[in-house]
Amino acid sequence: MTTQTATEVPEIHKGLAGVVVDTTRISKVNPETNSLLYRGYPVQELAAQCSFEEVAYLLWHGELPTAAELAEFTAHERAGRALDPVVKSVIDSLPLSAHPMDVCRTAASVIGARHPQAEDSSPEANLAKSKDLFAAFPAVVAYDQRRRRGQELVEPREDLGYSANFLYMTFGEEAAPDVVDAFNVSMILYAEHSFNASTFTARVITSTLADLHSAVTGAIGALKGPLHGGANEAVMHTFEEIGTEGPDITGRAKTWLDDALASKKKIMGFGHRVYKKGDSRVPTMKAALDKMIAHYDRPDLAELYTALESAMAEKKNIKPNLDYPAGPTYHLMGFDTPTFTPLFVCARITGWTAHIMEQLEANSLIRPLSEYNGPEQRSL
Ligand SMILES: CC(=O)SCCNC(=O)CCNC(=O)[C@H](O)C(C)(C)COP(=O)(O)OP(=O)(O)OC[C@H]1O[C@@H](n2cnc3c(N)ncnc32)[C@H](O)[C@@H]1OP(=O)(O)O
Ligand SMILES: O=C([O-])CC(=O)C(=O)O
Repeated sequence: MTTQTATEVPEIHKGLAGVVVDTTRISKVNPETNSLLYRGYPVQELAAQCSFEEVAYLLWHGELPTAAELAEFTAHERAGRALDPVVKSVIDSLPLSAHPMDVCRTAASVIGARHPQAEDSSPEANLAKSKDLFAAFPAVVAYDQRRRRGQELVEPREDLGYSANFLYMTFGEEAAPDVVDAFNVSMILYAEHSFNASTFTARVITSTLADLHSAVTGAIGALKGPLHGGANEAVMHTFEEIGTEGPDITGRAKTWLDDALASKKKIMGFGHRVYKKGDSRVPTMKAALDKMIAHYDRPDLAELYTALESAMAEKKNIKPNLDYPAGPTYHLMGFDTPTFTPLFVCARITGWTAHIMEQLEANSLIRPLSEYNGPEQRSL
């Protein structure tokens, strides 16, 4: 250990950029090869071949489930889907002006306080809490969108898989199979991404030995911001500002971008702290978006997507991140724009809780140092 003299200023790692703070076995983000592995499996392969339920199981257990394990897990998930009446009444008490992410944050906290093992942080209790949250959260998000539209709660259907049931509870009718597939792909791609800001938040909270729901509640707060999960919602606002009606979508996208860059705005859905040559998940999500564009016959949206992406490449050489194709995909499916980040919550509950359990396996309080640069000691 080196000792620091009074005049030496330590190297500051603003935003912890480039700092490796711990190890993880859950996922590997490799910007060099532009790849993402969940427990060793390429995310593209998981998205093509697995259900979100299987991927959730993989993230928690480290291995994909056998048929019997999957049957047991999905039976548990299907049995835990109904909205707890107490959670429903808390949601109903919140104003419609509250952002849906505030509703998620509140719901996670209430669900935690009501969990029968609330104060038990054993590995078994935390796994049970993770699976319960995974099962319960779609009803929170689906019901919140419905109540904003003046619609009644739709009870879950036990004969449908996670994604099909999520869409059913939101829209009150069964979604077409290709819409269910695209939604499933989005959940898998959003599930996990190493030490991103919300996961790190969950690990910081866990490191104090606070309970799992406290960590998830904090993570939801971190995800809300537009520099992180809130960007999928912000992308849609950009699309709405540019608009897809009328001629010369490409020209309007360029003009919009020039104005936004001239006023030093960050363009939502572009750039990434780790990937500098493009986000490994974008091609898979873009393929899902293309299927939705074909399904809903919206070539205008495809034109706008490409126009802004090309203009951004030309002006800044910055590539889209996952939020860029995910936003318009959710829009086409019929979700209201403020519901997009709550969908990310439902997916990321898996990654957050896997990290919470990993943190506890070899815990050390997370408490970095700061370099004081305020006034020198003085007297009153
Ligand atoms: C699922 C996710 O959470 S993915 C991230 C979602 N967030 C967004 O889409 C928000 C928009 N993007 C951004 O704000 C940033 O790219 C971040 C926050 C994601 C990453 O930021 P950082 O790693 O800190 O990138 P950094 O700030 O070093 O960027 C380097 C340069 O590119 C510019 N830049 C990066 N992203 C953008 C952007 N989206 N729009 C405009 N300029 C950008 C920066 O202004 C900076 O320029 P400068 O060197 O002239 O100052
Ligand atoms: O890794 C990050 O910083 C943000 C991100 O893409 C994610 O959380 O999915």
